[in-house]
Order: sequence, then C-alpha cells, then structure tokens
Amino acid sequence: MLLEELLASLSQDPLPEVELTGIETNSLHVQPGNLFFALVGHVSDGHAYIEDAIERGAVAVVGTKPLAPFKVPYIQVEDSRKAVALAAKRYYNNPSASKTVIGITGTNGKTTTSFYLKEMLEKAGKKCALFGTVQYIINGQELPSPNTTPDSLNFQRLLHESQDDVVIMEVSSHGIDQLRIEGIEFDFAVFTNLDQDHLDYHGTMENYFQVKAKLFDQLKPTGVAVIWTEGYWGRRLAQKLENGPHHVLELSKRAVERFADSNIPFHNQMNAVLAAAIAKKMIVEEQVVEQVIQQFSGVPGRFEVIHFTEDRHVVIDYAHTADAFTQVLASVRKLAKGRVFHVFGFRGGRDETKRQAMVEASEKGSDVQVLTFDDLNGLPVQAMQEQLQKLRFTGIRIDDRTEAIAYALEQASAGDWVVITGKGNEQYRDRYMAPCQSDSETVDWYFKREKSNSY
Ligand SMILES: CC(=O)N[C@H]1[C@@H](OP(=O)(O)OP(=O)(O)OC[C@H]2O[C@@H](n3ccc(=O)[nH]c3=O)[C@H](O)[C@@H]2O)O[C@H](CO)[C@@H](O)[C@@H]1O[C@H](C)C(=O)N[C@@H](C)C(=O)N[C@H](CCC(=O)O)C(=O)O
Ligand SMILES: Nc1ncnc2c1ncn2[C@@H]1O[C@H](COP(=O)(O)OP(=O)(O)OP(=O)(O)O)[C@@H](O)[C@H]1O
Ligand SMILES: N[C@H](CCC[C@H](N)C(=O)O)C(=O)O
Repeated sequence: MLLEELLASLSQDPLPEVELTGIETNSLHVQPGNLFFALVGHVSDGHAYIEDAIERGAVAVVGTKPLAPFKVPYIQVEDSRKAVALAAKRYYNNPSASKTVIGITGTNGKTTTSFYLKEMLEKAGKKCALFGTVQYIINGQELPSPNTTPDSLNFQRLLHESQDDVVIMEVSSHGIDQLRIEGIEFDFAVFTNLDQDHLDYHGTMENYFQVKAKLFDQLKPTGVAVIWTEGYWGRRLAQKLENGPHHVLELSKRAVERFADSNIPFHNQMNAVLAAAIAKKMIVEEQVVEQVIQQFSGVPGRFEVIHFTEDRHVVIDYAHTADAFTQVLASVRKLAKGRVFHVFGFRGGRDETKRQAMVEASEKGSDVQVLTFDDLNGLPVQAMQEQLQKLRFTGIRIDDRTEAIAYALEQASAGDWVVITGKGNEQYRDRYMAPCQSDSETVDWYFKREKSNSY
C-alpha cells in the first residue's frame, strides 16, 4: 500500500510516492520502508525514538507533538493511538469485518467465559481465534500472550493472518483505555462483573466502570449485549443500554438454578451461562452447549484441583480480587471436610487499595491464612515488605512463595484443603525476571519431597 493511500486523510501536505513495507510502534522493530507511529506511553515516549526509527529505515512518522522537521515526512495528529489503530485496520484490510467478533469484559471471569465459549463453538464446527490472559490462539496455533488484550497493531496483524470464523477476545479496561480495540465492531459484548481492581490506573470505580462500558459503544447495530446483572455494576450497565439500539440479554441467579445439584463452583456457573447465551444466539444446539458445560476441560490455573493425597486437596486459582477470593473459598468450603488453608499475595506495582478487602475476604473464607509474595513486578523486596506490614492481617507471613506453599501443605491434615491463589498457571514470579516454577510445580515438588522423606 502507498503511504499516500494510507495517510491522505491525516496529512495536509502531499506525501511522497512510497510503497510501505509495514507499520511499527516500537523503533527497535522498524524495518526499511516502515511507517513509524510515536506513542506516548506510561514508561517511555515514542517521540524520543523517532530519529532511531528513521535511522532504521522509517519512511514517515506519525506523532502528536510539534517537532522540528525530520528527513522524512512527519505527520502531526491529535491522537496517535487512534491513528495507529485505524491505519492498521486499513493496512490489513479490515480483517475483523469477515468474522464474528465477541468481546468479553469484566474484572473476573473473562478467561473462563472465553474458554467455555470456544469449546461450545468449536464443538459446533466453528473455527475460533482467541485472545486473552492465558494465550492467543490463531488458526489453531497457540501463541504467548504479552497482554490480555493485544495492542491494536499486533491485533490487526494477527486478525489478518487468522482464517478463523470467530474471534473471542478478553477486553481489559487497559485495552479499552489505550484504544487497543479502536475500530473493531463487535457482534457480541459480554459483561461478567466489576470488583475493585486496577484503581492505580483508573482512580475510582466509577471511572473503571465507564471505561469498561465503552466496549458496548462498539457493538454493531445488530450486536447483542450479554450482561450478568446480579451485581450493582451489571445492573447499571443494563440500565445504560436500556434505551439504546442493541438487544440486551440480562442473566442473573435464575439462570444458574439448574446447576443446583452440580459441583461446578458457583462463579463458573455464571461464566458458563454467559457463554451459553452467546452460543445459543449463534445457533449452537442446546445439547452441544450442555455437553460442554458437563464435560468442560477447564482453564489452566483456574480452580485447578489437585488430589494431593487421598484425603488432602489443593486448589490452584488465579483469584486476585476480594470477590474472587470469596467465590473460590466458598466453593472450597462446601467441598472440605476439614480446614481451609489459603496462601495468597499481591502483585507489586498494581492496585494497593484492593489489598485490605482481599485480606478480609481471606480471613472470612478460610481457617488459616498464609500471606506471601505474588509478583514483585520490579518492586524492591523491602518496599513490598513495608506495604504488607501496613495491612491489618492476623495470619502467618512467609515471603518466599515456595516456603509459604510448603508450610501450608505441611500443616494440612486429612480432610483439609489448601487454596493457593494469585498466580494460576503462570510460570514466572516477576514478569521482568527469569521464568520459574508454577504453583502446581511447587506442589508437585513438595509432594515428591514428602514421599521420599516418608521412606
Ligand atoms: C501500563 C500499560 O498498560 N502499559 C501498556 C502499554 O505500554 P506503553 O504504551 O505505556 O509503553 P511504553 O513502554 O511506555 O512505550 C511507549 C512507546 O515507546 C515505544 N518505544 C519504547 C522504547 C524504544 O526503544 N523504542 C520505542 O519506540 C514503545 O514501543 C511504545 O510504543 O502498551 C503496551 C503495548 O500495548 C503494553 O504492553 C503495556 O502493558 C504493560 C506491560 C502492562 O503491564 N499492562 C497491564 C497493566 C495491562 O495492560 N493489563 C491488562 C490486563 C488487566 C486485567 O484485566 O487484569 C492487559 O490487557 O494485559
Ligand atoms: N464470574 C466470576 N465472578 C467472580 N469471580 C470469578 C468469576 N469467574 C472467575 N472468578 C475468579 O477470578 C479468577 C480469574 O478468573 P478468569 O481468569 O476467568 O478471569 P479474568 O477476568 O480473565 O481475569 P484476568 O483478566 O486477571 O486474567 C478465577 O480464578 C476465580 O477465582
Ligand atoms: N490481571 C492481572 C494479571 C495480569 C497478568 C500478567 N499479564 C501480568 O501483567 O503480570 C493484573 O493485571 O494485575
């Protein structure tokens, strides 16, 4: 595509006749013939890397700041995140237009709902691409997920490669705010729930809600909104959409009554019915939907039950909000004949204001609490220790996660359950550091150690 063809609407001046070889937002990845978009980020400012991008072969640059002329055309726009999203959409020939696009938002349950839905649709013969926290899947191929919601450029590029019929994506509030989904029109948008999280980024729950609600502005005119309305924020969203053009499907506790005798955790029943509502709208047979719910293969690191020994159980779970703790611990309480141990921690550099509520949910839902580290995310150990010190917490503190898990497993006796939350299936302790064992690998290591010690 010619530079002129892509950017004519943004540039006052005529642009040179140059054939583009691609679009880039990271100067380090620029190849000769690329168009570079300078984005102001949370850590760096892409405008500082314009010269670098030009040296690597960028043929034009788009940015937001008034800058002195460069040796290639510089096009100043109001919002370079919006500009790159729309340029990528155009460059890759609007790849989502030919697919059914489903966006799932909410604090908890996005990943699980998306996995349920993928299984339902695939059983009905549809090919699904998936974007989310655990992984991306394009044309059946699993790719690592750097962000729950990919940046707009990567997203359009992957959609262009995808020969799938359906795109199921988790839409994070960061993703919406940073315009990673700008220009995408959704056939379905799902709201699971809202719980206190990410206030380091959004400031207030109201702001957090308003950002999440923006997903629903991107529904196609024929689009359907599916909302869990049992909570305050779900009801607010349903009200907001009430007089709008879209069909709104509201789901509440009544929708999960039929699971009364089943042993799926309650939160997964909610996720299952949200997925089922879309599957049915997409004409998946009732029988297929039910079969998937009954035989669901689960999500890595979400309510993963390990029969540690015959009478001791471990649950590995990705809970990292107070509501998620309440849900998971209540489900375990129903299953446990003995005590419930809870090993948990917090991520460095993330919302600190949710922590006290998480401690309280843990103390309410379990018998023994072990507070440890999740990820430090670059935060010095001492700073995390000081932050933990400030919490009102009466349980046991063991900073080293392996030791904390070992302690809980050691203390647990027949009938007890040990719940380990926060990291799920993740194989790193700090996104900036080397990979390390997952929580289930730690449990496995402990189990082997205990077995060899008993001989
Ligand atoms: C705070 C935040 O959300 N940051 C995200 C954001 O980064 P940023 O735009 O601020 O990037 P930056 O590092 O400041 O760089 C600015 C620009 O300079 C450019 N640059 C930089 C260096 C250089 O040498 N050359 C260069 O061109 C960069 O390529 C970039 O274009 O955009 C990046 C690309 O999309 C994201 O990877 C990054 O996610 C960071 C790693 C992150 O931790 N994000 C979390 C908070 C997040 O987004 N989480 C949600 C899930 C939350 C949930 O639901 O629980 C998610 O969707 O993953
Ligand atoms: N519907 C729900 N309501 C409340 N808590 C839930 C619900 N579904 C899942 N959870 C809890 O939240 C945790 C994360 O679930 P899941 O990965 O499906 O959510 P998510 O929205 O994708 O989270 P993230 O964006 O952080 O990846 C689960 O391990 C469970 O503890
Ligand atoms: N939802 C959590 C976990 C994100 C997981 C991973 N992508 C990371 O950033 O470490 C958060 O944003 O705090």
